[in-house]
Amino acid sequence: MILQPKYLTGDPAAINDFIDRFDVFLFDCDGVLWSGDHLFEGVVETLELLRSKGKKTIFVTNNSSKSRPQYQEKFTALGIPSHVDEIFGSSYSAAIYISRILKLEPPKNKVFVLGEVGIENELRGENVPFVGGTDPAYRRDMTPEDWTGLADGSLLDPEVGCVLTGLDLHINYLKLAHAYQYLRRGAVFLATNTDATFPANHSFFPGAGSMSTPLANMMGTKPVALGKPSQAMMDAIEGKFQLDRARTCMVGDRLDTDIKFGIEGRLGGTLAVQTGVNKKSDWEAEDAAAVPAYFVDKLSDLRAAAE
Ligand SMILES: O=C(O)[C@H](O)[C@H](O)COP(=O)(O)O
Ligand SMILES: [Mg+2]
Repeated sequence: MILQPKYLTGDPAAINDFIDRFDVFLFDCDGVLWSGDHLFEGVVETLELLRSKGKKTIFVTNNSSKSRPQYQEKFTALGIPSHVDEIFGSSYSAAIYISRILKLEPPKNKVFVLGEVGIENELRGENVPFVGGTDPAYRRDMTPEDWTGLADGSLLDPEVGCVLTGLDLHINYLKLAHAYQYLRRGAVFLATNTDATFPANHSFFPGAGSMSTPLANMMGTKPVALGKPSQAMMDAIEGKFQLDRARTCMVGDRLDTDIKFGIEGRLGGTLAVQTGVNKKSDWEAEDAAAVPAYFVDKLSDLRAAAE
């Protein structure tokens, strides 16, 4: 039986009942707390209200452009008190997976990164060697030597055994050509996440999935994605905080990552907000990726709960 999502906006009694059902709230970031660097109104106060009620708040983002400490700097700059241990990014999830699960062995233990500094910093934190990423040597057009050296492999790093893709704001043909040649030679294909779009500035931009999809198209295989909805992240969070999943709620703006993550993680509930990627019409569609248990217009609607 598919339960109808409960709309909470403007219903203080229902909001109070919703909040009382949970001890832990997992918050997605892009599209829930902010759009790019624009913090949504009332977010700080809403988090403060939940914390004043003894609720634990954990931040779970698929955005791989920042490491956990860098995210904490963003939280602080936006006036949101946070602890780095309460922040889980897809870069961290991928770095943990590579270092503790995949356990690449020399001479093929290096990672070729299509992504930003967040991935690099988290790989460093796990002592995982890497090339590519923000290296400026890759921010240029192909030369005749590239065509030759990539084709015969002489330009490739022989120690690369894995390609990891994430949100890369400097994607280009040279980087894709390197990644593809590594994959053709047997490198493991991973992604921090495969979100199709990135909500920013109250609009949408190419998401991390736009960096991995060309490679998936060339290889005819999809990467193992370590962000939401992968349960690798949920297991890491549960392990760290000893979650009671029945008393935990996932709050997100995207059905195919956040809400699916909460449902497949068998959490006590999921709350969708309509300030990011998906809206009510999306989960009412026949082919909805997931259906939330609760929904509001915006996160700050929860402030209607009695203080
Ligand atoms: O393209 C991406 O990487 C994602 O759209 C984006 O960064 C998602 O971040 P989240 O909503 O999980 O905080
Ligand atoms: Mg989001």
